[in-house]
Amino acid sequence: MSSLSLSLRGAAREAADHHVPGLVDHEFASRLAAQDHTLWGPAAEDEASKRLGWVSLFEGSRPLLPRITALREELAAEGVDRVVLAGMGGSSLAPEVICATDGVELTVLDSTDPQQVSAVIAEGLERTVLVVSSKSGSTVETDSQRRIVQQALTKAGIDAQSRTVVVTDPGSPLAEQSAEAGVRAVFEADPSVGGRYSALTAFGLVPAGLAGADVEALLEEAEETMAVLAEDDSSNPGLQLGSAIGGSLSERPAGILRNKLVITDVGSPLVGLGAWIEQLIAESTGKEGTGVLPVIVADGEPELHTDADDVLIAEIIDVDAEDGASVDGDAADTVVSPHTVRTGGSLGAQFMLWEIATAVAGSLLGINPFDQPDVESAKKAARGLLNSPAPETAEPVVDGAVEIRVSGTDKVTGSTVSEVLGSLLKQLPSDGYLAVMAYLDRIAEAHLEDLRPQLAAAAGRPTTFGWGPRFLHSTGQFHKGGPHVGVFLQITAGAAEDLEVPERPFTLGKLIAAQADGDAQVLAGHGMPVVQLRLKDRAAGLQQLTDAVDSLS
Ligand SMILES: O=P(O)(O)OC[C@H]1O[C@](O)(CO)[C@@H](O)[C@@H]1O
Repeated sequence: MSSLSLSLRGAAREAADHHVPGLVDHEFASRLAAQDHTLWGPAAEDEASKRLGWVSLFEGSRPLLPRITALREELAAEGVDRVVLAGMGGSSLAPEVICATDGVELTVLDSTDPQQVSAVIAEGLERTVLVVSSKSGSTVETDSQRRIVQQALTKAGIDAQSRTVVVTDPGSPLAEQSAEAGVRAVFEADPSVGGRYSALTAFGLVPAGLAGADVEALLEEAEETMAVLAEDDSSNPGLQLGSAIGGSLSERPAGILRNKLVITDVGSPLVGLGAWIEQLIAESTGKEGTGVLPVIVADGEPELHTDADDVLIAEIIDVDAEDGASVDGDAADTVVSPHTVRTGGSLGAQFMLWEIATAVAGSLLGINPFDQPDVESAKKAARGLLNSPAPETAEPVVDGAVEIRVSGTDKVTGSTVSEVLGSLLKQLPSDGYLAVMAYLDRIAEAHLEDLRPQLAAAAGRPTTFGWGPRFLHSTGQFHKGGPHVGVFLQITAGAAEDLEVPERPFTLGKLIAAQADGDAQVLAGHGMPVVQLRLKDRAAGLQQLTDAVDSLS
């Protein structure tokens, strides 16, 4: 069977010991496997009754495999072997991890940054197939990406529809539009599975399979693991992990809210799994003023050395490199934090483990883990700003190539980037976090992520880094729906060349600016401090930001 290891220590072990017996008595695992939609209370019943297909989708997903293989071979015979995936959040994170782990090329277009999108259409169109993935079929980023790539294909003299493959729910606007346009193939997804639980449905399997990943093996690993996760037994790793994550937040004698889950996957062969877990946990739990904030860090960074009361560490390990790691063991002493969960195993096993654990955590937190009510508020604000751009209310502070705007507080002051950053960090509550949100090019400007550990060290608090608008479909839910203890740093920029979105009344540059401003508006409306650094010149502005962060230490 596929390997799966889990070990817990400190508060994680305590929480599991406290909660697992009750979950076993309650037959939580077998009821979840039987798709019992009453497990999260009456308020969640309606949504849960439509969203539990992921616990047993293996039979439903297998028939997709020959179709995917046949299409891949057909495309390869035409010289088409580059897969560009347009899709946000649950519609792109899983295939990204699957392909990165398998070492196959997949170009994920989950951005509205004109510079990043331009780079994707600047080359390789003759060998490109576009996969458009959207469950709702109405996500503005995905629709804009589709229009732009299709137009680029057409301009290159290629029949765009014959190079478009669609994954969507039956009856969605995208399904209708695709049928009319006559795209190469439409894969109807299983509507009983929500976006972030859809790794092993058409959303994960079609793009990854077309790119050449071994998706059959994933289904096998997941099915074998699910047999273990369905057992009403105290050693069930899904119950244990879910209790460790959600259990430290519920009433316990210690009374400590451990609501930051610091994830480190350095050394794990499951490349990028942290980003997939981040969306699953943040969007599923961050609501009604509660939830768990995932914080992805690299090995050896500040948060790993914390003894802060509100932090739990999750280590994703390489089981083959570990001796003696086992389900229900105690984590060995190589970890730096006293409160740790450590897990490893095949990717299919990890997908199932974290999905089950999230469902368990949701139940312990008393929330509905299948909706994302606060994502809509930022979408609505962005739509409003696109339709009628708001006049700037106050003149920004200008420091060199950077315009500085502050909202949500009158306590953040300063006339330089460095002063304003220092002042922002002073607003951090003792249980707070800093969220860095860069609406930039996550490929060409990836080095910006290096500022995260420096900012975390200066803040002395957990610090997340998200690329906009990608994070809006992940930690964005927690920022607004979870406890309002965040302080926010937005980094935005114009692009040297903007991109028209065909047949839409906005450019990509206007869209990404509206997304950043809309999110800032909602966060500030919740009374949380937001600093926006608008880079008038990308290179000069980024250098200035780097210098300002250096000056904080
Ligand atoms: O697949 P869709 O409907 O385009 O949605 C993409 C993402 O947007 C959200 O619906 C909201 O952020 C996510 O849950 C989802 O994964």
